[in-house]
Amino acid sequence: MAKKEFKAEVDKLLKLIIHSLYSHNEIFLRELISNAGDALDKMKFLNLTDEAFKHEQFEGRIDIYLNEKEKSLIISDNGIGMDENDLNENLGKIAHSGTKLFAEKLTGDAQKDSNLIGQFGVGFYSVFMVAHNVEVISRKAGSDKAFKWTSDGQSGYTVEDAQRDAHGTTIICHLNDEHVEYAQQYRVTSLIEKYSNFIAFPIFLHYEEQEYTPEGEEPKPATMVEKQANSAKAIWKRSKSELSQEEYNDFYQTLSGESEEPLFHMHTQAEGSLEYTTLFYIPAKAPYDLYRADYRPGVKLYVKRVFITDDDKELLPIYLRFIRGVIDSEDLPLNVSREILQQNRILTNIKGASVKKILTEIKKLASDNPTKFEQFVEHYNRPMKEGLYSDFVNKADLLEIVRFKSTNDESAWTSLAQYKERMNSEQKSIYYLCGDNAEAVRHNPLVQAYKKRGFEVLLLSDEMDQMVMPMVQDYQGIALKAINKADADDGIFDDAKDEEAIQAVEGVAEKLKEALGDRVKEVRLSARLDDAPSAVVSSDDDMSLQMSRMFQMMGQEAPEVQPILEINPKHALVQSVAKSEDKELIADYAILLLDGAYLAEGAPLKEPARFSQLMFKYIK
Ligand SMILES: Nc1ncnc2c1ncn2[C@@H]1O[C@H](COP(=O)(O)OP(=O)(O)OP(=O)(O)O)[C@@H](O)[C@H]1O
Repeated sequence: MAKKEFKAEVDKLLKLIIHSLYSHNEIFLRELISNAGDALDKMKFLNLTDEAFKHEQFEGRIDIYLNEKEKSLIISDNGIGMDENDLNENLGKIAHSGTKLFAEKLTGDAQKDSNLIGQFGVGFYSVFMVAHNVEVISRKAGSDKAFKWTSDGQSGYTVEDAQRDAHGTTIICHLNDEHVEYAQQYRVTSLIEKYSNFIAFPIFLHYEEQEYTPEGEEPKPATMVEKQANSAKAIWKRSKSELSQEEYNDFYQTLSGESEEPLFHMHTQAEGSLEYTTLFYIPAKAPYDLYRADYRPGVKLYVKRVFITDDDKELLPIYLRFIRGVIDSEDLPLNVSREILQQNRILTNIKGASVKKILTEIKKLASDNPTKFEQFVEHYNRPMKEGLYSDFVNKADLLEIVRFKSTNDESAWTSLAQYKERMNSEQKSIYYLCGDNAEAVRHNPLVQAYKKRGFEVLLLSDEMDQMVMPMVQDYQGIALKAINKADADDGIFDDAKDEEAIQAVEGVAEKLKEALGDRVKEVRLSARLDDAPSAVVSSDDDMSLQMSRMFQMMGQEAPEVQPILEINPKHALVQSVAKSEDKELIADYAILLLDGAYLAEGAPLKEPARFSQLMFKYIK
């Protein structure tokens, strides 16, 4: 029998798992039971939907046999099983992601890191933390052949023919001397309670029990006992009133593999025209893969308690991809094909109602529990903004949930409702400015000018804001305006118009436009620049300057936006240009005014050397 090498990465991964999670090695049992549960889910599905398997009276179960003397733990399921090819594919190489990413995510805290192995689909290998040899005997449903996979977790593995009476998988773990505790009944029972209580199939423990014999009497022979160790009930089907917070949290941990408690849960049992149950959780922290294209979806779909899929990214809208939980429908057909799920009207309705429910509950959290809501904002404000971009149906709710930094209190978050409360009576619009970084936005001359006049400005420095904010347009009928767009003046600065100063610089705009040529669309006098000599803004129908830069940075085609240069007639630099007929001086000052305005925004300059040369020339 030829011995096969593990695929290169498995070898490294095994070492990593064994070393990094060693102090938390008990999780191996959670992983093995969860795999058995998955295999039973698949079998149950076949049994209910596939003609070839319908004849079987299927009762899914997991059996765990403990033998302290032999130092062994055997876990057996009557699930879908594996054939020779499956054994090679599934246990010979890594299922989903690579070792490198896994290694990068390790924090050094075994408890926390143990969450990772489930997320990375490498759970099976954790068995080698406690066993020096593992045999997997499996027979795939529909086949009459069984195979045995054997490995010491170090030097590769073998696969050979074997015997098994029916479909399913048996995993024999030969425990290391220091891990005999995993062959002890009380230890294994408490682990099942901790990690696997909500597996929807019964788990039976088999162990030897020695009856107590009073002193002096002949000890009775030990007997084998079989005992169910879990509740095996779909928790979401139980009534809300009979469930404790602890049970909800425990189920979350089983479902997500997280050891931390969730931020909160939402349990809905809908009856009437559409019958379904949903149990959703918001994790306390954003999942590590929230911003990865290959993120793992967190919601499982069941039909009448039969597991259908956990790999459908569209059970909820993509922006809610951090939600963990279960959707169980009474109305969907069991054999609903995974491909047509998306077009299914029943599922579309459940999805629509679920989104509404989730957003309503998040809004409620804001008023009922500000501390938790703040935690929510820290982790999920960004996905909520994605929602503003993609989910128009729920725009009103999302606008109540997203939070912003603002000039009112730069260290706190504000809602649009709070902003609206603070608006003064003459204020016509809600003002905001997007920029490349928080510092630059805060110090932008336009922001300073609005702030000085008592108008609050939302300060937005997330790349995404540039895309999202123009889509918002209004909040409860009040327009949202970017202050670096030409129309955001709103007449606020009319009283600052100094006719005398304007007359004194007559012709200056034309002179500067001539000097700058195509670099600007227009040069115009502005009353909204207090101390700054100039600012760049874009016209209302143009893409914002930052957005155009962002597209260029992402290597995408974006029209070169010509800015409007606003200049301050009361500023000495502008007045000097007005007075001068010296072409060279006008050309130099024009560049200083334009590039200086870009710099104040935190934007990169096209010719930084030229700017710095001019700056030193005039300082001198
Ligand atoms: N008891 C079992 N019955 C049938 N197949 C199994 C069993 N245990 C493991 N497998 C197969 O081996 C694969 C690898 O298991 P492993 O625990 O390493 O990762 P995973 O289950 O895919 O991911 P995760 O641990 O996150 O659920 C599984 O996906 C499954 O196909």
